[in-house]
Amino acid sequence: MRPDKPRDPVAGPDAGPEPPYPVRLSGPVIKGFGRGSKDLGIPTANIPADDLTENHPDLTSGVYYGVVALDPKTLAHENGSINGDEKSSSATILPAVLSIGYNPFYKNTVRSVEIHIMPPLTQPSPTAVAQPTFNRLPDFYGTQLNLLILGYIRPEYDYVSLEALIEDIRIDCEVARQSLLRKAYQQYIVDDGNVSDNVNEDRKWLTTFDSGSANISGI
Ligand SMILES: Cc1cc2nc3c(=O)[nH]c(=O)nc-3n(C[C@H](O)[C@H](O)[C@H](O)COP(=O)(O)O)c2cc1C
Ligand SMILES: Nc1ncnc2c1ncn2[C@@H]1O[C@H](COP(=O)(O)OP(=O)(O)O)[C@@H](O)[C@H]1O
Ligand SMILES: [Mg+2]
Repeated sequence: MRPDKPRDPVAGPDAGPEPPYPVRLSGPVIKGFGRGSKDLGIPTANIPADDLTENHPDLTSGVYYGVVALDPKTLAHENGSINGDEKSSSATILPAVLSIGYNPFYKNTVRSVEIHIMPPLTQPSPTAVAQPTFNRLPDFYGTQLNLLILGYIRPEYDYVSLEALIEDIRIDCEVARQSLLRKAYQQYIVDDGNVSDNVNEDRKWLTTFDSGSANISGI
């Protein structure tokens, strides 16, 4: 059960991700149990756990923050707005908060990787208030998703109620946002012209999809 104590406003070192982060995960967006939107009002894009199992077997279950990009080639035409300009073929890097594990509140028997994509950091946060609204985009099932995990927030817990789970995820969104707003993390989203080779490589990886070339556009 969740410990009854206040949450830290940020997670991870201010100087930037420390090993094993950044962790790269990819996969097509698949169907989950259909609870994210329906029960919680918080959509999560689920990707298969295979990449995690094969390439990062030691990554513990829990809640993490990071950045994502969606393949513009496989986004349905009407969903072009996710990547900004409808006609654009470039992928936008967006902030994200995610859960890896068995969702103890629901007692799942299979491990899931679920990503909630947040609005650009330049927009006001819809979860900074007691009555939050969570970011909702047009559905993008089947789209290839690249995820760069930049830090760990907390373990997964069971909760006394659905409301308590939703409130903790609301706080996760705020912790992720505040963590990503730090200079060393923001450069994964926006190229300020001063990024290191490593960050540049990660940004390139994020926005490159199978046959495509790197197309980076900031937010
Ligand atoms: C940031 C974040 C934190 C979460 N933390 C927990 C948690 O501590 N315990 C839990 O049981 N589920 C947690 N979840 C998972 C939700 O229960 C999950 O999103 C929901 O069951 C939807 O699943 P679905 O995609 O299969 O529909 C979290 C989800 C997110 C996005
Ligand atoms: N902000 C968002 N973050 C993640 N997925 C979103 C978002 N907005 C809309 N979606 C869509 O909603 C779907 C997830 O909804 P959810 O209720 O969790 O269903 P499922 O159980 O199938 O994962 C995603 O696969 C995606 O197509
Ligand atoms: Mg989901």
